Amino acid sequence: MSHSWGYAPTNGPDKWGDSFPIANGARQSPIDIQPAAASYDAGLKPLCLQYDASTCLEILNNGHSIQVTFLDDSDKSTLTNGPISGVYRLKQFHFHWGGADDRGSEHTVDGTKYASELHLVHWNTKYPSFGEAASKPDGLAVVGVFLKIGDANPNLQKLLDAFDGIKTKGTQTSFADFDPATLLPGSLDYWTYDGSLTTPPLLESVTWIVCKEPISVSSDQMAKFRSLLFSAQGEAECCMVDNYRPPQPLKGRLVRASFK
Ligand SMILES: N/C(=N\S(N)(=O)=O)N1CCCC1
Ligand SMILES: [Zn+2]
Repeated sequence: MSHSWGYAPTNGPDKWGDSFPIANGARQSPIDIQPAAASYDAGLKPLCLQYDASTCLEILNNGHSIQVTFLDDSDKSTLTNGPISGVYRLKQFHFHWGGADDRGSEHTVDGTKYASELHLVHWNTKYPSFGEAASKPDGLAVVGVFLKIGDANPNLQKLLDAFDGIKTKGTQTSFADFDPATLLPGSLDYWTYDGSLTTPPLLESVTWIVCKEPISVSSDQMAKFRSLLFSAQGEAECCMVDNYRPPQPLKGRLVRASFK
């Protein structure tokens, strides 16, 4: 793929394997989660997500999604326990969403698509950096949270209000004092499996932790996500929608559940 990857017919998920052959690898993400086929594991610990709002740095439009980036030079914002061992630091969170309310999540549950999916990306501090960790089979842990159409979510509003300043690819603004824990559901019951980044370079380094309980988002709030652009200033406008990879083959992997 000579041009950069994206989500259009010419450079989207069906084309990624041309430049990133791991796209057809043994542990690709996302997947369709089938709760009846998941195995309850009593040994799985509860998730421990401890975030410090003061580590929040900026919000940016990277041309694929909107991303909130965190200072990760200390253990102030971490993921511990759950299916992982050791300490994983929060690097960033971002979203995937659809062009309409009937689609947008990357993981699905018995084929059900949600309107959006939040990804909180953490890296294993046994490695010296995010970049190093991203190339290791136990390097990353991503917590996925589904966004289900319903009541407006007040905890999303500060994010949405920042979108006017990052409409186009490559724009960013400072974004301080945001606690990502406000975006977590009430229950932290989860499914977990070994997978990959869901965008190029599709590295098979992610322990996926997908929360069973969604958070709410209103249709109007989703419309705000869809007002963002894939395109840069001065380019033909291309709405940032359908920035999700569809489910990939399970290839014999076990999905474990932290709950009965
Ligand atoms: N694809 C990704 N995260 S995701 N969608 O798998 O959570 N990333 C690419 C670079 C940093 C995170
Ligand atoms: Zn993602």
